Amino acid sequence: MNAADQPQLLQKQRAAAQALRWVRSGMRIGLGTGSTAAEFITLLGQVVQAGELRIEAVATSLASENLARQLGIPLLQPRRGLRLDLTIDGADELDDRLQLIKGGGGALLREKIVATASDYLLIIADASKHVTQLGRFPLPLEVVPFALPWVLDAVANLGGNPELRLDKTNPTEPARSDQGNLLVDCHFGQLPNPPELAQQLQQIPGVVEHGLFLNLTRAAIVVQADTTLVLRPGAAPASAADFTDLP
Ligand SMILES: O=C[C@H](O)[C@H](O)[C@H](O)COP(=O)(O)O
Repeated sequence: MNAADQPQLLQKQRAAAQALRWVRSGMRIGLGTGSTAAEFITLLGQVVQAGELRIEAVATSLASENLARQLGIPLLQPRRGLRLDLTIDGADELDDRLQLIKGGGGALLREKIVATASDYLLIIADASKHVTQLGRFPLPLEVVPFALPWVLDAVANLGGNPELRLDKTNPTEPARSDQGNLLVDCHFGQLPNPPELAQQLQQIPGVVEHGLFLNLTRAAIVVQADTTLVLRPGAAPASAADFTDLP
């Protein structure tokens, strides 16, 4: 890790530690994906192993599932009637209204499924993720392979400058989601109207899911250099120190 990444890693760890304070025994927990969520899963695994918390969890990716399994976190599979009490996940960007861009790690579909099956979505993030307006981070789409050329045309018509994501370890091949689908990163620039864009993207056949998470997040923990803030839609930012339970 390069030295410049270290404060960011510490912020992720602080956000994860704060989120863990709000987990109670008996909860069913959704486990997010990505480096921030991995910090949370690691801490959760430690307290589960120590017998301090008794929880069950659903993972939003094979990577998070593997990590949770290694740490001895009891895992559930989706089933009829199953609701989760709390999902804790990272984000690529969040604004003050808790609109999110997610999917930088390719897990947007399962993340949205699990968030929707949860009573409470809590986002944990370092300061770099908090923006005034979404759009600096390219918006990911999960796309059925057969539909790719036409999805690229449709996104280009919307002004999204689409780019097929390539596999990090083998860049001659496209990246694949856990479902075997393709990932397309869309460069729209600033997004003044995320709900309208979400609607337009949903209408493109072959787009399985887009990375805009709107009206799903109940709270976010955003860690800055010396303060940990809790953001909630329609409420003033508050210090995390003011809360002993889910806000
Ligand atoms: O697909 C990945 C997820 O949406 C992640 O939660 C998101 O990319 C943030 O990841 P990280 O915590 O590594 O920045």
